[in-house]
Amino acid sequence: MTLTDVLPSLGRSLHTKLEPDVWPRSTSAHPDGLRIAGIPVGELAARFGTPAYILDEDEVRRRCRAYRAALPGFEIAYAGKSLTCRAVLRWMAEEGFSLDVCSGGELAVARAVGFPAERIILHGNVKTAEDWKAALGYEIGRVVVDSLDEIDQLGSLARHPQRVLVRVTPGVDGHTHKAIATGVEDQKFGFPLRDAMTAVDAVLAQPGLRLDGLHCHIGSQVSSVASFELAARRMVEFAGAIRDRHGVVVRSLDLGGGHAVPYLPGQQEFDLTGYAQRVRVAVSYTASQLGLPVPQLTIEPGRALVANAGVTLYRVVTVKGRYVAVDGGMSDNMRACLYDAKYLVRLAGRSSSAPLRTVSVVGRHCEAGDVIAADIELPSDVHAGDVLAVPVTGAYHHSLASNYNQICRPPIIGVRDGWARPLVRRETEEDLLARDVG
Ligand SMILES: Cc1ncc(COP(=O)(O)O)c(C=O)c1O
Ligand SMILES: N[C@@H](CCCC[NH3+])C(=O)O
Repeated sequence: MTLTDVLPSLGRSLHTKLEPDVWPRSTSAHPDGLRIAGIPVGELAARFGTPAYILDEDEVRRRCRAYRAALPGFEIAYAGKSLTCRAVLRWMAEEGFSLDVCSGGELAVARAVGFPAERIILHGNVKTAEDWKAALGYEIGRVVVDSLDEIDQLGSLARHPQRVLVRVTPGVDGHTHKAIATGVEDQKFGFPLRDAMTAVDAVLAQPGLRLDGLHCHIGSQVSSVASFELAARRMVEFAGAIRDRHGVVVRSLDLGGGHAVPYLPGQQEFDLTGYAQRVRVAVSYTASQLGLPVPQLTIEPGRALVANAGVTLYRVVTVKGRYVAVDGGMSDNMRACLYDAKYLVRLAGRSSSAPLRTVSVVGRHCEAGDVIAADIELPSDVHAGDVLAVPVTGAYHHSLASNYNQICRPPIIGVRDGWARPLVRRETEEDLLARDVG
């Protein structure tokens, strides 16, 4: 057998086989291309246009249920910053989750679907007058306080005793990208342990506030369970110091989110079972050493619930040398630029038996850095009009999207069981012009 006899069959087997771990479970590869939730990707692209964010509802719910099963007794608050739209918040409410919001805007969407107010937690290092108005107007359950100024502001605004958590920076390195590492000291979030008692003193001195607990979030895309464990231990020790100083028992401990997901085949899934066991043991052991009751535990995953349920579809517009240029780019995927994040790209609207070649998939924006994936392999016959798919785009893609170059942001298309429907419609030039009132 010659090499040319082997290559086509090698190519075919590669393109009808799906890379493990990164696609929604409902994705399958066929000679006529990929299907998600039973729907051919080519059909989705033709019906809804490209670029488009596809979101698999069953995959989101499956992940929610996996969290629920792995962490009985934990309160699970979905971090809305990863992806907020009415449908997703409705699913989270139906799954019995709480919700972490960090602006009046995220809260407005929660309110629009009647998300139970007592299950909402407000975050952020800056809470504006509008944010306070929205939060107090909806009577949300808890506020995570992040500065002495805002303890004063909230204390004077709250009409009923407002439950608060004090955000502590536990001095733990989550070993993640610098831009999303929030557990280390000397940064804008939270109170470092050495100052956190001042914040607790300030909260307890405000009659309008009730100290409900402590919060920490060591970073995002963190895979080290040991870092979460260390943070949990330090937080309980700090609860012990509060009891010693004030005689006040901290009832709840919110350990934040940040659980890593695989973006590329072969990357490890987060060890959720190990996390559950080690965090639970660390908290109960440290609490018993200090003679404290075990606090109610809350976690705030965002990415881990939605990232792998999302796939972005693009259409190839031109192929120039080794550059495959598509109809989207950094306006719908900021992560490649911000964190040098790596993505898998796959020919999805058909299969190909052509040999692979090394290309860079680039966007349409006026920046040389607008690269979705550099030096990856695609079939050598990829041409204008082909549909490409990029998995693991459910989190921090729609929420980070921009209108750079006055490009309209893509829709979110929900898929389930052979059905597809827009959850967020495509932005139009009329939408853009409607805001431009000059
Ligand atoms: C306070 C807080 N909670 C939860 C999250 C969610 O993080 P992730 O989406 O990585 O789980 C973030 C973002 O990093 C955050 O800042
Ligand atoms: N935008 C970041 C995560 C931000 C985490 C929010 N605190 C990412 O895509 O990785």
